[in-house]
Amino acid sequence: MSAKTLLSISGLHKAFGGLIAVNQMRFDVHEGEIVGLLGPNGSGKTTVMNLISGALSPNEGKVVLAGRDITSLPVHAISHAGIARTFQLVRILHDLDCIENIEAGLAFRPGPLWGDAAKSAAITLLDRIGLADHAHTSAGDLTYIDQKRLELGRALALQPKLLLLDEWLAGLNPSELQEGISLVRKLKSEGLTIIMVEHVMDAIRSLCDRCVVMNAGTKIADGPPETVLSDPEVIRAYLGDSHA
Ligand SMILES: Nc1ncnc2c1ncn2[C@@H]1O[C@H](COP(=O)(O)OP(=O)(O)OP(=O)(O)O)[C@@H](O)[C@H]1O
Repeated sequence: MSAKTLLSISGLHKAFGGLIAVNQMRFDVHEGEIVGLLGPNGSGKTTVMNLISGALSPNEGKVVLAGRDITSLPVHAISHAGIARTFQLVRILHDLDCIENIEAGLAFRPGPLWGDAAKSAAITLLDRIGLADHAHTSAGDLTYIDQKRLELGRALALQPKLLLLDEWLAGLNPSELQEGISLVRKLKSEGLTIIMVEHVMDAIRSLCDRCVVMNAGTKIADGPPETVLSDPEVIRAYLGDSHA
């Protein structure tokens, strides 16, 4: 692959007491790629996302973004370095409207925006994520998919190089799922690099350039979705021995 490496993780190890949640994980993400991080429940995916975003520090190993070692930097420094994320449980400011939610994000990016500049950037961003008609709607009054869009907008307000989506498509009905997939595809077409933890196989197949699969903290596969999803070791990890 000729694209430049944006993120490189190597030898990443995280234990919680006696439980090894992430065991010598390593993978690269190239600029402009969507990489799916897959694996059965409890395999360590969210812990990897937390180690990349700085919510947790590894016991060993390195996280390198665009050639810079960002391992164990505090969350705000990693965010300034160019990584933003969404969470399994949507995090938005329910009592504020959509513009205010985005403005709160814009205040935390490198080169923060305030006042009229923030308002105008917020309106542009709401349009980009399909919320132009809800600028003055309270976040708490939005439908579930629109709350997800707004959380994504708050992450994009930080102008990330790398976006981490943690089950961003979970819980959507079939038509919302297609809308969500289209939005992620649009972000990729704009040049954003994305790691997505996802269980929705249609989304993985249609969006991911590559999938990294974990089982019990360890990487068991890394390759194009069609190859990885038919790998007997991956099928065994998800479904048990009888299906492999
Ligand atoms: N803060 C923590 N303290 C103790 N154990 C933890 C902590 N966070 C995660 N774990 C454990 O580490 C293992 C990996 O958890 P993790 O949430 O990373 O898995 P996951 O693949 O994201 O799972 P899911 O698909 O269910 O979200 C699990 O056994 C989990 O119980």
